[in-house]
Amino acid sequence: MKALMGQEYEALAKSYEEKRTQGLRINTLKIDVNSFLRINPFHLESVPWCPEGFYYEEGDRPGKHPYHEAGLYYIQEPSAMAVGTILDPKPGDRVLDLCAAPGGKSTHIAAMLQGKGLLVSNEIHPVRAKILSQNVERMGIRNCIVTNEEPQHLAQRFIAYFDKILVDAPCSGEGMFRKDPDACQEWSMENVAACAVRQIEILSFAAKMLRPQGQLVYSTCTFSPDENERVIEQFLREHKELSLVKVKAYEGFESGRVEWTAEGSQSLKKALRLWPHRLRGEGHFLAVLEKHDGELPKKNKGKVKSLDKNSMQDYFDFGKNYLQQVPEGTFIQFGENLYDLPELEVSLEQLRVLRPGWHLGTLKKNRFEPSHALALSLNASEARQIISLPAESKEMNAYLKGETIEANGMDGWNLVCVEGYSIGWGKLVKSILKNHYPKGLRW
Ligand SMILES: C[S@@+](CC[C@H](N)C(=O)[O-])C[C@H]1O[C@@H](n2cnc3c(N)ncnc32)[C@H](O)[C@@H]1O
Repeated sequence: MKALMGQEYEALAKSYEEKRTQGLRINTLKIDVNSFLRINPFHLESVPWCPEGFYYEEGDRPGKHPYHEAGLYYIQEPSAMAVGTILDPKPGDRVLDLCAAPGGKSTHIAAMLQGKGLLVSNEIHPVRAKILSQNVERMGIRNCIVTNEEPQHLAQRFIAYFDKILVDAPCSGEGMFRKDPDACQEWSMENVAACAVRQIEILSFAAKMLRPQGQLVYSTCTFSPDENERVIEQFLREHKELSLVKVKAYEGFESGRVEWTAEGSQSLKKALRLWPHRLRGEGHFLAVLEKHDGELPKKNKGKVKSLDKNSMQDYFDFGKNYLQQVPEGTFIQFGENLYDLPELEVSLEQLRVLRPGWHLGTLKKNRFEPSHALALSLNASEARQIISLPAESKEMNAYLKGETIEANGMDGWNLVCVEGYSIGWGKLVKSILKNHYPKGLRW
C-alpha cells in the first residue's frame, strides 16, 4: 500500500492507531427511524450515506439490549451500509445476495424491499448460513429464501432471473484489521491472489443469473487493487455483456484508481473506494455493473402447488383466534414446518435450502404452534392478544432468560412485545405466561 499510495500512505497507516467505528442500522421493517429515535437508549450520530444508519459509542452495547432481540436494528459496520444504498433495490424487485452471511447487507436489502418482491440470500458455508438464517428471522423478514449453495448450482437454476445481484465477495479483509486482529495474521500475498481468482469465478456465475438491464454490485472490505479494480477489469474483459455504471458518491468516497489497474481501463473511475482515513468507516470497495445483453429469463417452470387447505386447518384456526388477518399465500410443508413461499416460478428441488420462505410455525398432531419467525414479523396491531413489557423491566429480562412470568391478559397465545415491538410468543394460562422464547436464544 505504501508503494501504491505514496504520501497518502501515512494517513492510512495512522488510521490504524485509532479506534474502529461501530454502527447500527434501524430495521424499517419493524420501526421507522423517528419512532426508534424516540425510544433510543444509545448515543447515536447519523451515517451520512445511509438514512437508517447510525454510529454508536463504545459503551452503548446495543447487542445486549432487548431491542436487538426484537430486531429493531442490525449491528453493521458503517461503510458496509453504503452497499445497500448503492444497490438501491426497489419494492417488487427480485434480488440475489450471493455471499450473504452473516446477513448485514441482506437484512438491509430486505428492509428496502419492504416485504415486496423476493430476496434469495445465499451462503456457501453451512455454519455461517445458519447464522444468516437466524438474522433473517430476527429481523422479521417474510420474503426471503435462505440457501446454502455453491454459486454454480444456483446459476444452473436461476438463469437471467434477478433484477439485482450483490456479490459481497470473500476477500483478504484489510478493512477488518482494526476489528479483528486475526484478519491481520491470516493476510498473505498468496491469499490475496487466491481471493482474486475466486472473486472472478463468483462474478461469472452471478452474471448468468442477472437479467438484461439488471444491475450487479460487487463489493469487498479490502483495499488491494488485485481484489478490486483488477478483478473488475479482468471480469469485464471476459464479459462484454456488462459494463460499469457511474453511481452517486457521498462526501469522502473516492473513485476507483485507474492507475492501479493492469490495463489502464478508464471506466474503473466509476467504481468507489471508501477509506478509513477519509471517512468514518472501516473501508470498502464497490462497483456497479449493468447487463445490456444476454439470455432472457425462462418462463414459468416449476411453479409450486400450495398445500391443501384441509390439511392445515389447525393453522387457520390459530390465525382466526390470534391474528387480525390470517396470512394467505403459497403454503408448503417441510416435515412439520409450515412455510409461506414468496412468488418464485423456479423449483428449489435438490438445492440446499435452509429457509424456503416465511416460516409460520409447526403443524403438530391436532394443533398448530406458531414460530418465532412469525412473532418477529408481526406488528403488535396484527395480533389479537399482546403483552407489552418495558425494555428495562425485570419481567422483560426474565422473559429473555426463558422464565415464566406473571401477566394480565386473555388465556392462549400472546404476542410478547418490548415497548410495543414483537419479540416472541408466550402462552397465558390464568395470568401465568408460559415462555416460548426459543431455547437457543435465551439470555
Ligand atoms: C464478506 S463476507 C459476506 C458478508 C455479508 N455480505 C454481510 O454483509 O453480512 C463473504 C462471504 O462469502 C462466503 N464465501 C466464501 N467462499 C465463497 C464462494 N466460493 N462462493 C460464495 N461465497 C463464498 C464466505 O463464507 C462469507 O460468508
